[in-house]
Amino acid sequence: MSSPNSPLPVSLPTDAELVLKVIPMPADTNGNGDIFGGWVMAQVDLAGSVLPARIADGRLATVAVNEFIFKQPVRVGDILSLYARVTRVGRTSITVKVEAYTERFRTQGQYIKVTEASLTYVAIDDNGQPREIPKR
Ligand SMILES: CC(=O)SCCNC(=O)CCNC(=O)[C@H](O)C(C)(C)COP(=O)(O)OP(=O)(O)OC[C@H]1O[C@@H](n2cnc3c(N)ncnc32)[C@H](O)[C@@H]1OP(=O)(O)O
Repeated sequence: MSSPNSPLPVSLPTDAELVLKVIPMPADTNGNGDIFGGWVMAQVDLAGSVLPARIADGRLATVAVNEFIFKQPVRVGDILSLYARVTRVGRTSITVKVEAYTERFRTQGQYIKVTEASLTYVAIDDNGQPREIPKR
């Protein structure tokens, strides 16, 4: 049920790919009873790696979280949908924008944007050193 202070539902992005859906559990909460920011960051890091893994064709490491915005809290029982879009492919690195939308437990089908982030991943070789992104 939405309250007068609830953010308005938004449309899902059409220029990004759904790369992960996940439901937080009570063990993922902080002292406020909302979902712990570190848990959200871990999901965003995983979601952000999906498209670079496809392009890099091998091991990756997260080198930078360029931006991370927590717009709204995530709650136990929400369904979190993470969308990703590649914004830059460099010589050895790939930068991705990730947006997370939640469906509240009692208002499924209505999406609220909770988080957006930009992360950079580096393709690495067996020794953990940067390697060139394969040409397509
Ligand atoms: C599996 C995981 O994700 S583990 C999560 C935690 N991540 C890690 O443990 C990774 C630890 N870091 C590392 O091992 C190293 O920093 C590496 C291998 C990722 C990169 O090695 P470096 O010697 O720093 O690489 P280098 O300086 O050559 O930069 C490599 C690329 O990263 C980019 N890069 C480096 N630092 C940054 C930064 N702060 N922000 C954005 N891009 C960056 C560079 O621009 C370059 O991209 P390009 O080749 O496309 O132009």
